Amino acid sequence: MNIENIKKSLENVKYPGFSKSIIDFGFVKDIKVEDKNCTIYLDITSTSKEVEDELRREIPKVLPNLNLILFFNKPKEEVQKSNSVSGQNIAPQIKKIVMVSSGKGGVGKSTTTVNLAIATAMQGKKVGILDADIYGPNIPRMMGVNGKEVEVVGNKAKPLNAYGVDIMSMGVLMKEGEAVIWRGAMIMKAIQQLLRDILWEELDILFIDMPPGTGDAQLTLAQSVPVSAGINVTTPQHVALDDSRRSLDMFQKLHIPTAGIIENMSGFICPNCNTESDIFDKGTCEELAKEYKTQVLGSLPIEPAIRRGGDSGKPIVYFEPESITAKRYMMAAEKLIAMLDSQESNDISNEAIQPIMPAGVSACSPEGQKIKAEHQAKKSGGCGTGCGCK
Ligand SMILES: Nc1ncnc2c1ncn2[C@@H]1O[C@H](COP(=O)(O)OP(=O)(O)OP(=O)(O)O)[C@@H](O)[C@H]1O
Repeated sequence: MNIENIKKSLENVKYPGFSKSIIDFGFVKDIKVEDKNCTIYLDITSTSKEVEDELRREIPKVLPNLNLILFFNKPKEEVQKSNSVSGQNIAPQIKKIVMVSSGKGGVGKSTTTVNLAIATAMQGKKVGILDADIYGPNIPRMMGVNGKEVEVVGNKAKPLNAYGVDIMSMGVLMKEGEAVIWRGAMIMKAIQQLLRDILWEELDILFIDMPPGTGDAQLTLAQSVPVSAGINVTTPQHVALDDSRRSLDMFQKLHIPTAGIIENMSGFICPNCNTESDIFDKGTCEELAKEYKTQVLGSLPIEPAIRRGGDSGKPIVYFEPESITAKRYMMAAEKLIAMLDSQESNDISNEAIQPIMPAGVSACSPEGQKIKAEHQAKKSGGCGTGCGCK
């Protein structure tokens, strides 16, 4: 069969979902024939696997007597992004923002943030922690910087630093024990100030320790900061997993790529014999991870040394690096770094997912929606007035 005959046969293959053929669309870029061997190069416009699969089924039907090799050139699949829209870049020096979240309080979210951030810094990354848990900002205590004076340069504050990690928290800026009863918009404003008015250096990763839950404040906050990855912290009991689902659903709704789940308090390591016993049904997070097409970043046992490390400001990952627990945090950090690095090859930088909302404006509010629409119009070359010129 010569190339012309092959092309004629391919005219009978419709591009999936259309009435025109792959030849009419100009998707067949090259054909090479040698005896019964034929290689066809196709450039298609869809990233969908189903489209490629259907063409792989249909093309051999019209060329039954040839040994076919099909090469598909497809556009890169679009990677999920936080639904913050590109625009005003309030913290361009921060490459990746990682949100640490939990469905409910007390599951070890702050403990995880601290140890994971230090583990990431120990693997050579420039790391910061922003303590956005306005209701219980305990990162300063856990990092051993409680009560330390913040240095102010001009009208901006310098982050504190401990164990190779930059730290800023409402806990540092508020008086100790000051109760905060804030609503979403105020939290959002505070977060934006903590990003804008703090002299963050160039960071590879900024971990944000979120308030627990998925209430209004949580959603507003999640929509207002650019997020490259979300980590869900949970304990393995089924009751806790129900809350966890809400948190993972929130990531999905907001198009935050889920880096994985940390199963905290998953078993008990006996300080005397070093054996691990199951208390809260450890391992249930694997099922949850499968359900949400993500991974378990690590399973951390209940260990007195973890709590002591938190209370004394001497995190276990730094002070007992040879312990089983420290090694699990290091492994979790490795998995997170690998996930973030894989995004790099897809060109998803913080710059591409910066928020555009001015402080105090919710991305979901009518005003927020208007700002988003204008911004998108400007990006695509329109005048931004909504007149429909683009
Ligand atoms: N794996 C663990 N083993 C032992 N104690 C732990 C472990 N994880 C956390 N803790 C302890 O449990 C308590 C609650 O942890 P943490 O403050 O990290 O939880 P949280 O989810 O951030 O809570 P909040 O909702 O108040 O912000 C702390 O005293 C901490 O030291």
